[in-house]
Amino acid sequence: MTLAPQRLYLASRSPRRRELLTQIGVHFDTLLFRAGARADGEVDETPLPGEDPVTYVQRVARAKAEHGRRILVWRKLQPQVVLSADTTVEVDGQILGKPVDGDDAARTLRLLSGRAHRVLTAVVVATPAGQIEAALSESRVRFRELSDAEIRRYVASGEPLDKAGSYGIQGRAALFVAHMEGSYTGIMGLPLFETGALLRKIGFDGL
Ligand SMILES: Cc1cn([C@H]2C[C@H](O)[C@@H](COP(=O)(O)OP(=O)(O)OP(=O)(O)O)O2)c(=O)[nH]c1=O
Repeated sequence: MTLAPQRLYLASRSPRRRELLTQIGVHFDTLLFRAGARADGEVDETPLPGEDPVTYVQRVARAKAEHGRRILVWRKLQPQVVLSADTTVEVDGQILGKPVDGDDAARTLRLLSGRAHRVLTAVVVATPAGQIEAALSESRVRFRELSDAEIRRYVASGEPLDKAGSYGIQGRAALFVAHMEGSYTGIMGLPLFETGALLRKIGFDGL
């Protein structure tokens, strides 16, 4: 008799995270948070005053996993491993999350133009027994100089709007990235190497 591979719950509404998890052959169901506010114990993604970016990204990723576990209980779903992540961009100690609108995206892109920034992604796995493990992926990305016209066109494409730092390396912003070091999948929102290591650590047998 062959046993079905173990599944997990991905606590995320990010299409990139779904794609990336599919890439490594993990079987999962998506725990869809409501768009916009995460009602019912929502995860507040506002940085705390003076919070440094590493602490921030780890706190939010963990809060998403904990929220995911609560959803399992509320919906009376079968206990399973919950996986969550959070991505943020940092420049000069400033946390750059998703833009609030097109003007905000254009401002962020002007700030990133012609220089390097950091992309941090924290991943968290939580087991039904309450074990919680976390990993951090840190990458450095350097943009070439961007012209105002280019920034305008990019913002008009709509691509920046749901992305930390107002860009997607996997999309048109590939044209901006002069250099990167770290984890390409981490920049996209789910560092696969670190995710695999976490899943092995908790004994997940669906890899
Ligand atoms: C820098 C960068 C970010 N991003 C995305 C990844 C994340 O989806 C998003 C950062 O927002 P997050 O708050 O990390 O995630 P999310 O709100 O999209 O999804 P979740 O439901 O899991 O909270 O930015 C890219 O897709 N490409 C990039 O190059």
